[in-house]
Formats: sequence, structure tokens, C-alpha cells
Amino acid sequence: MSEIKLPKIDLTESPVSKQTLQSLQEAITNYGAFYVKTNYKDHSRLFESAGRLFKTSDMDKSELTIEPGGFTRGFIKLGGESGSDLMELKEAFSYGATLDGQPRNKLEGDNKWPNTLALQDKETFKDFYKECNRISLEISKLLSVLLTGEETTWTELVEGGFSISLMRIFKYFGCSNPNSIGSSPHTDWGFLTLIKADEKEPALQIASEKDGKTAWHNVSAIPEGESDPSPWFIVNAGDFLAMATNGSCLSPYHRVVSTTTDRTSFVYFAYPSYECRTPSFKSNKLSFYQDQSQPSSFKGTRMTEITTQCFGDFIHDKWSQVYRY
Ligand SMILES: O=C(O)CCC(=O)C(=O)O
Ligand SMILES: [Fe+2]
Repeated sequence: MSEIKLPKIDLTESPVSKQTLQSLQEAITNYGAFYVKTNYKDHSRLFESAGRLFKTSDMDKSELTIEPGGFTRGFIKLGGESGSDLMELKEAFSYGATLDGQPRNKLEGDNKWPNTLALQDKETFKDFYKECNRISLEISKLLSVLLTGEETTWTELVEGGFSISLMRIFKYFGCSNPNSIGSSPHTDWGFLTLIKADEKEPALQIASEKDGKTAWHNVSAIPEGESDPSPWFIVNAGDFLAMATNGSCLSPYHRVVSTTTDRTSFVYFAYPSYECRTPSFKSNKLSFYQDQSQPSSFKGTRMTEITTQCFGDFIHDKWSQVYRY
């Protein structure tokens, strides 16, 4: 199993150097993924809060589970969700922006915080959500400079998506069976995904395709040689971004394999605004919007749906596809 060394993008340097933009170009063309270094400092506190969240009683968890239908906030029990016909060895909790007034669409709504969760932990989660809003906007500006020559091309789109973007906290269970899976192969559907993981062994893998064959490469939570996990995130481009850039930015096909030790990750899905239309785009580069109900078909796409629905309606349907009873 080879490791890939994703390029590192330092968001703390100002102004961003030519070298950084070059690394970003290489990253989006070759992998659709890269590391970012940020000013975030609270890695330990964040994962301690996650540990306490998953200690919520089974009864409370089952009262606060996500409902079928595509609005995905609350607990997801073991086996409650899968992007394939495999059992994914994990439990999860999903939350989003705090609702301000009435929901304006099918992806806005109330979070399902357990009553037993300490206020401090809830604040840690909410702050982290806002931090991810900020980081995703910063990255979108860099990508925008690189790909469109202007900084603000996607600003409205990304800010418009703050109220529907999602944070998902995963607890993957350690398992010694090498064939068991934490997250089935997929592409992410939105604009950008930020991943912050606490792990002892790499578990995220990104695919490359050569001569019709798929090879998987480990991606560690932090770049090789780094010791402080706090500032580091992995970033994946989503299908929407791949389409909006006409394929200049790859949407990586990836999965999470089970490792012998438990792993926890925060995965922030930055969505564009609900009403926006997915740009039409024809490419045979890897897999866009793979049909989760036909998981074994690496090539499956749902182009018709993409171009006839607005993004939010489309995503709402995608979440229903991965819901398992
Ligand atoms: O937990 C991770 O590292 C990534 C999970 C993932 O790819 C996803 O939920 O879309
Ligand atoms: Fe993903």
C-alpha cells in the first residue's frame, strides 16, 4: 500500500506565495486533495468533547437518531448509514448551523444535541463549525484566484451555503478484519470537504486509476514529519467544485478502511447555496455523483438529476440514498 504525499498549503502565510499557488495547482490536478495549515489550536479539546459526546446513553442516542428522508442531523448508529451494501463499522453524529428563524429549505433545521452534553462541549462543536466555515471560504478564495483569476468568484456561493453545510463526527471502530470498511468508496458531493482526524494509523485512502485499474493510497491525518495535529486539515474537492471548474479540479474517489484501533474524525462538508444549479459537465475522469444505490459501479453517474434539480434538492436525495434502517 503506497502512501501519497499530498501537497501542503499554508493558509497562515500572508500574502500567499507563488510557490503555494503552484502546490495548490498540482494538488487539484493530480489528487483533488491537499493538506492545509491553519491557525486552529484546539485539537485535543475537540476530540475530548467528541469522546464525551459518544458516551451519550444508548437510549438518548436512539431518541436523537437521524430520520429517513435526507435531513441528516443527530446520531447515526452502527449500520445506520452506508454508501454501499457493506456494513460500515462506525457510529456518527451530524450537526449543522444553528437555525435562525424558520427553515428556508429542506436542509435547514434544528440540531439534535443531547441534554446530557455539557454546554462547554456544545460550544466547542459550534465554534469548530464556524472555524470550518471560515477555512472553507479562505480556501475557496485561493482556488478562485488560481482558477478564475479573481478572488471572489465563489464567495457568494460558499457564504450562501453556510446554513446548509454539515459537520459529521465519526467514530470508526477498530477491527482486525482487513476487509472491513469504515466508509465505502465515494466522492464527496459538495464544494469542499475538510477532514480533521485523530488516529493512530492512517485509514483514509484516495484512489488513482491507471489502465482501468484502481489503486488505493493511504493519506495520514497530518503530513509526514509534523507532530502537532492542531493546525492541520485534509481537504477534498467535492463533485460540485469539479463540475464548476470543468474538471480542472478533481473530485477524489476515496474511502475509509477499518484499522486495528478506533479512529475519530470531524468531516465538514462545505456546500454551495441551496438554490444554485449544478453546472453541467461531461467528463470521464473518475466518478462524479456516483449512484450510492449501485455501489459496485465505479462509473455510475446521475447527470440528468444533477442538471434538472437545484443543488440542495439534489443533496437531500443523495442523503436518502445512503440511509439504512
Ligand atoms: O473520516 C474520514 O476521514 C473521511 C470520511 C468521508 O470521506 C466522508 O464522510 O465523506
Ligand atoms: Fe468523503
